Order: sequence, then structure tokens, then C-alpha cells
Amino acid sequence: MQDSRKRNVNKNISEKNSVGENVSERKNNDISSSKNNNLSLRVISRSVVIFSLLIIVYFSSNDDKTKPFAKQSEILTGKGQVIECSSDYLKELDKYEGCFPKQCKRFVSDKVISEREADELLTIAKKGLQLGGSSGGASILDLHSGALSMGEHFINIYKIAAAKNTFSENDFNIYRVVKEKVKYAVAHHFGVNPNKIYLTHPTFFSEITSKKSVTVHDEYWHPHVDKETYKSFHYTTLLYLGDYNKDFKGGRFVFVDENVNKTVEPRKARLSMFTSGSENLHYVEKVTSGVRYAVTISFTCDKQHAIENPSTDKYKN
Ligand SMILES: O=C(O)CCC(=O)C(=O)O
Ligand SMILES: [Fe+2]
Repeated sequence: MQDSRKRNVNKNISEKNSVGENVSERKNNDISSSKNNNLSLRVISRSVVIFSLLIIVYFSSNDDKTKPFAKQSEILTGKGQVIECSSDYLKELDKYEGCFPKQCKRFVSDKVISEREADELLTIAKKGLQLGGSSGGASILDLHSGALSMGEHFINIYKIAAAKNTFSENDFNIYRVVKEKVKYAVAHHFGVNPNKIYLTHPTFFSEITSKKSVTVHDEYWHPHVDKETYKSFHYTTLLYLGDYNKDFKGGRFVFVDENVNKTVEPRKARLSMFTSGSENLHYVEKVTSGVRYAVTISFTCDKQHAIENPSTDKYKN
């Protein structure tokens, strides 16, 4: 009897012990699982930090190669960057008195042309361009020569019956006023005599879409020097008629520089001007959606390459 009670007591003790062991085992398990949880939290949070750092490094290293010079979101009274003139450019300009720039540079201003003037020019551009259209992504309209992209070629807008009297005297007046303002801005900012710079060929409207290119005329994205592409150019100006990232995506203008390229984001009525030598190598990024409108207005120091203002006389011959 006593023996069996002893056995029961022992049994109880050993059960109690095993319960105690279970509790401490569970405690140990809990501690080690919370340790595991802490460890995996730490691993996750460290991975997130490392991943974020990698993203920041990636994007800032991209920024190192291309920096915005003129952002669409800012309204610039005037922003310039002086650069060393290329020797070929200087040598050529030597023979034109009063046309030598004080400094070679690029200069962007949103205050030379009003938004209203830009809108009026846009209406004129669309009126003409809708009568043609390149089969690739880039179309032009030159109001001086009448050249309008049509399929893979050009037609003379002043010579086709369907386009007769498309442009009014008022249209040509607006065009002339804008051109004069741009000419005086160039003269002022480059320190040259306004009577010694002349509008030159080609001066034209451009319309760029994301359509695939068909001919070389559609390939606007190659880096080039205007002085080499268009021999008579000495001062290039670009007037933008629409907004980057609103009217179209892609299509930023890029100055190709030694270390860091500089972008000009088109903005309605934004005027960009620069000396046309190899100090201002540039290209336009591909337009990925929407339609980009601009006017290339060019000036020469060589009177022999001057062009006339267009007028309704163009319809007379
Ligand atoms: O439209 C632009 O922003 C630049 C065009 C250009 O480079 C050119 O017409 O030579
Ligand atoms: Fe160009």
C-alpha cells in the first residue's frame, strides 16, 4: 500500500517535472523563435536599405551623365552657359564684321516670345502641316521655300491648288514679328549688331511624332553640329510651341558635352539660342508619344545667304 502511494507520489513528481520541462522547453522555443523573427526582420530591413541605396546610386549615376539645363516646370527669364568657341567657328566668323559673338554660349529664355504668339504660330504650323505629313515621324513646313513634307518627299505648299491661300497676310505678320523679336534677342545676348545678322535657310516649323522613321529626314535624334548640317548657320534658335511631358513625351533637346550632357525641356514659347559651331553639338531625344511642335529660326552673318520674309506674294506666281 505504502509502496504504491510512493510510486504515485514519484509519478506525480516526475509528471510535474516533465510539465516544468515542457514549460521551459516552450519558453526556450518562444525565445529562439522570437530570435529568429528578429533575425529575419533585420535581414529584411537591411535588404530594403541596400536595395534603396542601389536605386539611389543608379539614378544619381544617370543624372551624372545628363543634367537638366532648362526644365519644363520652370519659367526662365534667361539662363545662359558660356562655352569655349570651336576654332572652326571662330575662323569663319572672323571675316564678318559686327557679327562676331562676345562669347559662344547657349541661352534659354521664356520671356522673349509670349504664349499667345506661340499659340498663333502653332495654329499657322498646324494649318500647313495638316495638308502634308511625312510617312516617318518628322514633318517640316518651310514658309520661305514652301517646302512641306509629303510621304517620303516634299511638295511646294504655294503650288498646290488645295493649299491656295492657306496663309493670310495676318499669319505672315505674326511670323515676321516673332522673327524680329528673336533676331533682336540674339543680337542682344550674343553682343552682335542686329543689322549684321540675317535670317537664313532653312528656317522651318517641325512636327515630330513617335511614328517609325522611313527616310533619313525622319532621323532627328543623331548628334549633329548645325554649322555642318546647314552651312549658312551662325546662330541657331529654337522656339518651342508645346510642352514636354504634357503635349508629348520624350523629345528633349540635348547638348552633348564632354562630361555631362545638358537638356532643354521644351515649354510653350521657350526660346533657345546658341552659336551654331561644334561647341554646341546636340540632338533631340526620340518622341515616344504625342506631337512635338517647334520652329527652327536661323541666322547667318553672310548677307549672301539671307532670305526674305514670306508674304502672300508667294501665291502670285
Ligand atoms: O527641334 C529641336 O529641338 C532641334 C532641332 C534641330 O536640332 C535642328 O533643327 O537642327
Ligand atoms: Fe540642330
